[in-house]
Amino acid sequence: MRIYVAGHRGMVGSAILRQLEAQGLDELITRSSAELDLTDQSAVAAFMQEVRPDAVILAAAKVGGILANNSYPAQFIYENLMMECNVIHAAWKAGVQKLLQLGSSCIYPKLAAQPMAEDALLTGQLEPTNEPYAIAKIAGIKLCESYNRQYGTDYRSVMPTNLYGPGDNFHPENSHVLPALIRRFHEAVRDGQEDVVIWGSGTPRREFLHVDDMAAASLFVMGLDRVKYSQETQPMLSHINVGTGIDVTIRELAETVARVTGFAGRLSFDTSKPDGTPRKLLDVSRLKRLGWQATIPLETGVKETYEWFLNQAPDALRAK
Ligand SMILES: NC(=O)C1=CN([C@@H]2O[C@H](COP(=O)(O)OP(=O)(O)OC[C@H]3O[C@@H](n4cnc5c(N)ncnc54)[C@H](OP(=O)(O)O)[C@@H]3O)[C@@H](O)[C@H]2O)C=CC1
Ligand SMILES: C[C@H]1O[C@H](OP(=O)(O)OP(=O)(O)OC[C@H]2O[C@@H](n3cnc4c(=O)[nH]c(N)nc43)[C@H](O)[C@@H]2O)[C@@H](O)[C@@H](O)C1=O
Repeated sequence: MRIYVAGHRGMVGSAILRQLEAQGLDELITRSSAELDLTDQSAVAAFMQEVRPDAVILAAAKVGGILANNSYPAQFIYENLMMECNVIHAAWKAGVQKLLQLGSSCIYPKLAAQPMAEDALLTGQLEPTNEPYAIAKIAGIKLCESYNRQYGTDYRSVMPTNLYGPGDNFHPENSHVLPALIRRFHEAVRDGQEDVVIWGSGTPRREFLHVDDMAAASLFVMGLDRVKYSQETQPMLSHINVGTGIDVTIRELAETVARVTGFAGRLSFDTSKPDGTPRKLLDVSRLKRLGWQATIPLETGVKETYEWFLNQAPDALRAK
């Protein structure tokens, strides 16, 4: 099968590429954003007509943590909407039958009952700090559902919880919490600092899934051939949560990262920074019933990611 992996240089895209390459069953097609800007409708249309892949995995997006989302709302909604519309429409025009796109757990209401099941979608107000991004991700789900209903395609959406692992974004301001803390604690140990500042109150709870588990779940959902799309299965397969089903407080996460990096100083909490959603634990029972569950425990994953950071991350990343 000829599979186009959009976003193959990203944390998730590169993990999916690694697993597909290890299987050795498919011809893999990739383009960097410099080679193909997915917000450019005509460029995407021309590419898809020329390449005509058998399947598409859309792991490209404008991605960032709570501060990035809160600082660049126009880019988060525009770029993600454009990438989804361009790739999904051009895939359909080129006769692509199978597509998988990645949404996010932030699509669910800020105060949804926990754990959040797939049918909690559109039942309440979204978290303001990432509402533009969430709206774009909800639009992605509805795009796939609508093309399936009108054109008979088999376009699926997976909703990842917070992800981490090799290839993550460790930017001090724009990254997600786990890579941000790995870098900050690493630098504190390197520079002999006594204190590390954690954003917010430390009380929000988050669920963290290793990117290799996410890649495996993505290929599992993509390969669910035995569950064909139909009016009956559509609601079940509209979007599927992917997570561990276990969450921790941000304070507990910081204590884990301190242990892994060897930091023995003090944690302080900067409550001028936003907490965001108080909790967003996913109900992962639907995917479990379909036959998949996560395998990498958090502390093991954090240790492995820190090793990657120490050995693989570009030197500039570890520069002062
Ligand atoms: N990280 C997380 O915690 C979570 C991520 N997700 C979702 O998972 C998916 C992957 O996220 P993640 O791997 O973390 O993201 P990354 O930021 O690591 O990778 C995103 C990729 O998208 C590509 N991209 C961005 N803009 C464009 C563009 N205009 N044209 C072409 N390519 C573009 C980039 O390509 P290039 O490198 O070539 O510039 C980049 O490699 C996204 O859909 C994200 O919303 C969902 C929940 C949590
Ligand atoms: C995946 C998910 O990711 C985002 O939502 P988020 O989970 O709120 O994002 P986050 O990982 O940035 O923060 C989680 C919690 O952690 C606290 N926190 C402490 N210290 C740091 C810190 O140093 N950096 C960051 N980023 N957060 C910190 C922070 O205050 C918050 O309480 C959106 O992209 C959303 O759209 C989405 O999809």
